[in-house]
Amino acid sequence: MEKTVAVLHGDGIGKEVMHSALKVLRSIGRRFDHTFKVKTGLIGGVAIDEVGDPLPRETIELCEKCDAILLGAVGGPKWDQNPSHLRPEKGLLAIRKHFELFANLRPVKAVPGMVEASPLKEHLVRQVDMMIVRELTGGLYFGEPKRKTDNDAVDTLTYTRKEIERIVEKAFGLARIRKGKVTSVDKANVLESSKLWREVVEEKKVKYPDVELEHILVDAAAMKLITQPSSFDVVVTENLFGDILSDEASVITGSLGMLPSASIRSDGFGLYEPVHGSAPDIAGLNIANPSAAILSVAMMLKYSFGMETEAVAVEEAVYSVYKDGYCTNDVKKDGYRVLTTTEFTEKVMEELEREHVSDHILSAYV
Ligand SMILES: NC(=O)c1ccc[n+]([C@@H]2O[C@H](COP(=O)([O-])OP(=O)(O)OC[C@H]3O[C@@H](n4cnc5c(N)ncnc54)[C@H](O)[C@@H]3O)[C@@H](O)[C@H]2O)c1
Ligand SMILES: CC(C)[C@H](C(=O)O)[C@@H](O)C(=O)O
Ligand SMILES: [Mg+2]
Repeated sequence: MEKTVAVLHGDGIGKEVMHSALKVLRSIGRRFDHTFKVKTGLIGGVAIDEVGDPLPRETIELCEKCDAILLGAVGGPKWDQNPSHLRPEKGLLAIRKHFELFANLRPVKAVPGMVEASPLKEHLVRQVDMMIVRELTGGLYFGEPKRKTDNDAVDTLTYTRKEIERIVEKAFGLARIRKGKVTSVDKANVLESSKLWREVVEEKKVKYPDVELEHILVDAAAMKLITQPSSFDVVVTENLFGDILSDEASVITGSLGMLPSASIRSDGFGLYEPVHGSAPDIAGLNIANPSAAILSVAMMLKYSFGMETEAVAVEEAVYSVYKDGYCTNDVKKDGYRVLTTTEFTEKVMEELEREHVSDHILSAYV
């Protein structure tokens, strides 16, 4: 198969982990005989510096011609004092909105052999396998009016019924092919938008009698995510709650560097990026954990290209590196060898090549 991927490195460790992701994509191409063409574009701080726009028109046009988008991360202290329209984050929000990538899937899984990397007790995290389904193109991020003066500031939390319906449908659909449970997170004891959210969830539930549903208020959800993380399957929530809860959930795996994500449109077109940011504190040191970016490639293979076997191969290769006793600095633990970003990536590629060799041996005997 031939696919063209728009690659937007962005800023800070975004660039470093993207190199890892692309190396792994090339390995997959070699092993499974696919051609992945890569077209690079600018986004974020680097785009502001080069062309004065966090999401240049050329980047949108480039992405429109591709089969999927891979993104590193945007942002950094250099641009923190810029006016809102010239912030790197504006580029990220604009690309999500432009392509109507309303469904942000953020899987959180205990990695075999790595449960001790979590600061939480091992018995709490061992069985964790949840999917946070974050609404990505509505809510406080995009609601109007939005303004700031010296004396007041306004952000607006608005949701239409249609916006809630499509994300809730996505969550129920996923629960049906996973463990059959949806947890809807809201603040229906205070927020009008959450009251509508809860009503829509209840209405949609009727179509999914086989799926268990629970509602939980966001403050209690933040607590339960840490005390009973394995009780969750699919967690569906609005934009800002999902942003906060997914960083919290990364603690279960030991690091933000472990969490990939997929942001998907109704027709399957998607943008794939780690949950983490540009990590200015470790940028340029070649110590970032590339797992999130590499696993985002796996999500792209599965969700946009229908390459399920290839996606599993990537996931297994990453897990094998951990199982073999290697890790990066953010998830270091006793008895493990800490690798640089580049070294860790090479190990993942070796795993993919090793499985490649065994495929050939197998086919020679069959
Ligand atoms: N999707 C995105 O592009 C995205 C997401 C979040 C934050 N940001 C931006 O990134 C910048 C920095 O934000 P922040 O510091 O709050 O969040 P961050 O996610 O960049 O970093 C938070 C902490 O996690 C660590 N970390 C993150 N990814 C890691 C990895 N792969 N390996 C090892 N450690 C990792 C960092 O070193 C840091 O200590 C800000 O400008 C923010 O707006 C961008
Ligand atoms: C950088 C920022 C705009 C972004 C968000 O809030 O959505 C990030 O935190 C994320 O989780 O992707
Ligand atoms: Mg975030």
